[in-house]
Amino acid sequence: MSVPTLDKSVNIVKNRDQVVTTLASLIEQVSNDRIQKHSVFNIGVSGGSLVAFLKEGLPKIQTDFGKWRIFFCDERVVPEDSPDSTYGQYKQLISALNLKENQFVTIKQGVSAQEAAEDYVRKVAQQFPQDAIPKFDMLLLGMGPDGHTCSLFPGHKLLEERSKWVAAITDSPKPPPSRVTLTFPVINNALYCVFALCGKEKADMVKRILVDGEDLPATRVKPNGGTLVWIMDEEAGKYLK
Ligand SMILES: O=C1O[C@H](COP(=O)(O)O)[C@@H](O)[C@H](O)[C@H]1O
Repeated sequence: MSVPTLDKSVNIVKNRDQVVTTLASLIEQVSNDRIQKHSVFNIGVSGGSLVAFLKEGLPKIQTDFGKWRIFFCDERVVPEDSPDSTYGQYKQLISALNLKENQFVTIKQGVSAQEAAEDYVRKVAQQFPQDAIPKFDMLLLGMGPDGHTCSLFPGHKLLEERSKWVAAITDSPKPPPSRVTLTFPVINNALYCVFALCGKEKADMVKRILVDGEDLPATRVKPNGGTLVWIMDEEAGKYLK
C-alpha cells in the first residue's frame, strides 16, 4: 500500500473507502517504522465504526502483524460473545491477519467495571515497564455524534481524571453502561492519536470541535509532543471547507 500524503492534521477525503485506505496506509507506515526501531508496535483500538474500517483496511497492508500488541482504548464490560464486546468484534481479524489471541490485551471477564479497570491497568503497566506513563505508538479513536471519544463522555467527571491511566465507568450515556476506558493522561501521551470517521451525522460535531474549539471530549485529545491526525470523509467534513 502506498504511503499517504498526510501533511495536515485534518484530512478530508472523498468517501468512506478513502477513509479506510488512508487510515490503513498511515497505520502501515507508522507500524513499520516502530517495528524497525523497537521490534514492537503498541496500538490501541476503539470500537464503533472503526472496527469495520480496520476489518476492511488492515488485510491490505504490508506489516509484521506478529510484532503487534493490541490494546483497547475503551471496552464494554460485557461477555466476549456479546455483540457489544469490542474484542468480540475484533476476533474476526485474528485469522484474517494471522494474529494470535495473546497479542490482544483484553479486559478480564465476569468481574465488575471497577475490577476490570484495576486488572487492565496492571496488564497495561506490564507492557510498558520503562514508561512513567504508558506511551502507545498509536491510538485509533472514534468520535460519537455527541463528541465523546473512548468512553469519555461530555460533562462526565472522568474527563478530569488525572491520576488513573484506566478508569471504570458505570453510567455511560451510550449503552452498555459499564465500560473501561483509557484516560486523558495516557491518551495524550501517545505518539499518534488518529481519529477516523464518516458520515453527515458527525459534521456538526466536527465543526464544533475543529472550528469552534468547543470543550468536548474529542477536543481534549492533544498528544503532548505527539501527532494528532483526523481522517474523515467529505460528509463529516462538510462544514470545514
Ligand atoms: O461507544 C463507543 O463509541 C465510540 C464512537 O463510535 P462510532 O460508532 O460513532 O464511531 C467509539 O470510538 C468507542 O470505542 C465506543 O465504545
